[in-house]
Amino acid sequence: MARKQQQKNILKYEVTGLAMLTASALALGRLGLVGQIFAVASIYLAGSWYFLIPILVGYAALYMMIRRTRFPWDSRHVGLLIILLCFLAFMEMDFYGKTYESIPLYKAQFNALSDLRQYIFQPTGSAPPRAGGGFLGYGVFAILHALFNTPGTSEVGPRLVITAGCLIGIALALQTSLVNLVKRGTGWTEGLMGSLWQSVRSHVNVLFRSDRDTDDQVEQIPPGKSRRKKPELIVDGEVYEDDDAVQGSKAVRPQAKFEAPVIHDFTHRAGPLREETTDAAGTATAEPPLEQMGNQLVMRFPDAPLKKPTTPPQREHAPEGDYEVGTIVHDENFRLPPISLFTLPPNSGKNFSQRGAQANAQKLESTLQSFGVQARVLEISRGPTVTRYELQPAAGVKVSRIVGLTDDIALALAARDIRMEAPVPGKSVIGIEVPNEEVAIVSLREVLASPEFQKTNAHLALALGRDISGAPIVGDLQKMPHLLVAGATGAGKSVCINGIVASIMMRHKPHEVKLMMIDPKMVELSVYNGIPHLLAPVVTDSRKAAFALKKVVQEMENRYQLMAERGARDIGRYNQLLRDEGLEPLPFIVVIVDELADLMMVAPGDVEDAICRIAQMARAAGIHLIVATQRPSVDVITGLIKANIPSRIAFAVSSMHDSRTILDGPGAEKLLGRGDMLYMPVGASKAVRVQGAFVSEGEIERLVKFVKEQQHAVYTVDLNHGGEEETTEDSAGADLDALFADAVDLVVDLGQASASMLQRRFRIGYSRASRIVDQMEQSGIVGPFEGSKPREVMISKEQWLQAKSSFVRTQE
Ligand SMILES: Nc1ncnc2c1ncn2[C@@H]1O[C@H](COP(=O)(O)OP(=O)(O)OP(=O)(O)O)[C@@H](O)[C@H]1O
Repeated sequence: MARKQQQKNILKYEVTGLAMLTASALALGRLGLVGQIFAVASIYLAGSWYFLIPILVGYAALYMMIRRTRFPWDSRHVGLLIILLCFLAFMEMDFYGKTYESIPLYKAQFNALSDLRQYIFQPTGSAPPRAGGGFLGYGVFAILHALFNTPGTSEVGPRLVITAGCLIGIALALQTSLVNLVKRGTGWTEGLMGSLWQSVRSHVNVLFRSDRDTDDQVEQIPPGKSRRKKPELIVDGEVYEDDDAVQGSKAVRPQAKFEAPVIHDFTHRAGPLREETTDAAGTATAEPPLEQMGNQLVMRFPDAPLKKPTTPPQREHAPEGDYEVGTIVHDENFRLPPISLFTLPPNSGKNFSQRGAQANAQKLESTLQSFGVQARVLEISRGPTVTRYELQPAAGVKVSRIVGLTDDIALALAARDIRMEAPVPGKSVIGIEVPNEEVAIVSLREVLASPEFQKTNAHLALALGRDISGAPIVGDLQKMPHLLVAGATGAGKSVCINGIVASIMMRHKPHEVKLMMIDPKMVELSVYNGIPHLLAPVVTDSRKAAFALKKVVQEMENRYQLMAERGARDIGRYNQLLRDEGLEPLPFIVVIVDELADLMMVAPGDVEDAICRIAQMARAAGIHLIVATQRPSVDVITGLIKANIPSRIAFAVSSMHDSRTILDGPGAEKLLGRGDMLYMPVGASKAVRVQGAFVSEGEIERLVKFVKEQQHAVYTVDLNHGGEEETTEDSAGADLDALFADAVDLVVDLGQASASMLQRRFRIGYSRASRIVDQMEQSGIVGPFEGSKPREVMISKEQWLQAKSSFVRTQE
């Protein structure tokens, strides 16, 4: 049916077209009576320019026959019509000024056209009479004359309007900007003629393009542009014609078919964040003093007043060694730090040459071509550190051939080190990452301020940096649930860890997230000593570190027991139950180890054991591990540790072997250092290249000062006695809890012990209750942790009554 209809249409257009063509020919040749009638009609319509009418009718007829469609009144054709009308009006005005003096206009026009008709049909040999623009020209002119003329001004008003109309007609017909038209040529004439020629060509193109093309496609080809375009720069959807793009690539043997790739620039995405800042001098080094920082972007509870410390003062920067142990303080008025503590983003990354990128793309294609590999660069993405050229191999080209040419490509581009990603996840292209001449700093502040971080649902959101497209990368430690950070010295690990800690401190009050920091290098994490988030002072003694990890394991086991008692499967559910009962929920615990290698040297077995136990079980208990090392060798990152820490961040390393140890694949040896990283969260099939967020020591110090001024650290994990040797078992005499004796009375009566039971009975916090249970275990009163079962009571009531006095005396 449809086919039949189509046939009918084709026939209709051809018959109509042929009829119109014949009429045009008859009119032009003034052949016979019919031809003469058409010619006379044309004369009355267009005056001296009567021949234009059959020409235009002929054009329309050809259009219909060839395109097999109705003649469309699109903007180009409307433009042509406007030009025709303006032209005829102008001719009419010219004629009118000289000929019609006192007789009515239409009569003069009629007489003139009659003269013309006579001359054409019976040529007398004299010069043709002037007949103006016919009734079309006369109609337009009469309207303009009535509307825009002031007597005695020689039709200045109508002339102005006709000129404007002509320009509009030209712009529409050529589908181009008049300003560009003038700019493109060296002068008006050249520009105009060039465009006219292109326009004619494109009209011819439109007429004779393949029949299979639809009418819509015809509309999409702008006149003035041939199908093979000259290179354009397309930056995130905006098209710039760039003549220099061609010049810039002159050094390269031009390829016959170079088509300009689309360029994406990360600053387009990062731009608004940078502009939001007003301080032009806001560089990583010039940090504004705290008081001067206006424009605060407080993340939560913005109006809460800043309170003086409420908890008993502790030794600030408490060094390792003895310290008092308390319970977790919940300070309702604690205010989260404002983002203005962080330095404004530096104005880097502006120095990008799109021409250079274009030229590189062309070099890439021609280099591959010289090795007999056909491939095209489709897109270019400029990231903060590297620019990725997305290469599409021609059919039949093996990916391995291109990967094998890595060094040759690096040589051709004079690049330090290039990394290939074959394929780019989610695309059928090979990514070739070439270092930028200038590395743009991604500031922690811009990532913290990004909607991705501010609006994330992640429980423990980490601001990590920006990827190649400029998108902020925000991780969720709860999902990770543990993170391994590795890279050679100076590659950016410490900056990354500082960013992670800062991310946590920006979103969580001290009673919500607790930190345990282990820093045997004694340099990086000491700055955090004294912050209220800490469970214990930063551990710098390697021997104590294993003990600290054991304490975390103990805590984890306690939590499992607590959860089991209430039938909760994880900390989320358990905390909900606690909240329902009006009790304080358990905080998340994040354990940060900065330099695993140092710990593994001292007590490899214990440390590996503890890390693996935490890694395997701690997720449900709300305990997360972040382990960093600069020695990614198999004796440090053992198979067991690796298997249990699924999320990884790799900074630059010196060998592919190291890269494999961290990421199970190559790539990190190609990184450039200074925060350039490969981020592989759990479940990701491939690592993402990210420029890590930069945070300076000064910023961290301001953050630490801000939280310390509000609340002092109250350490809840006792590392005072342990580490050097194994835990001293006779610590019963140490500072037993004031409730110790009462608690033992209770557990002996009940025949079983658990922290949650003590918590409920004595209405004390969880950590105090579990500390009492620990003390009972150390005193031999209760048995060890047994998973979900309550602990067994090891002594009888009589034994306890006998011993009780000595415990109470010790206490006094
Ligand atoms: N994200 C980043 N952006 C810009 N520069 C960075 C970034 N991270 C690190 N750097 C630069 O690299 C230097 C070294 O970084 P960092 O101290 O974090 O290295 P590291 O891997 O911790 O080294 P080490 O193992 O010796 O402690 C920094 O002083 C800084 O100048």
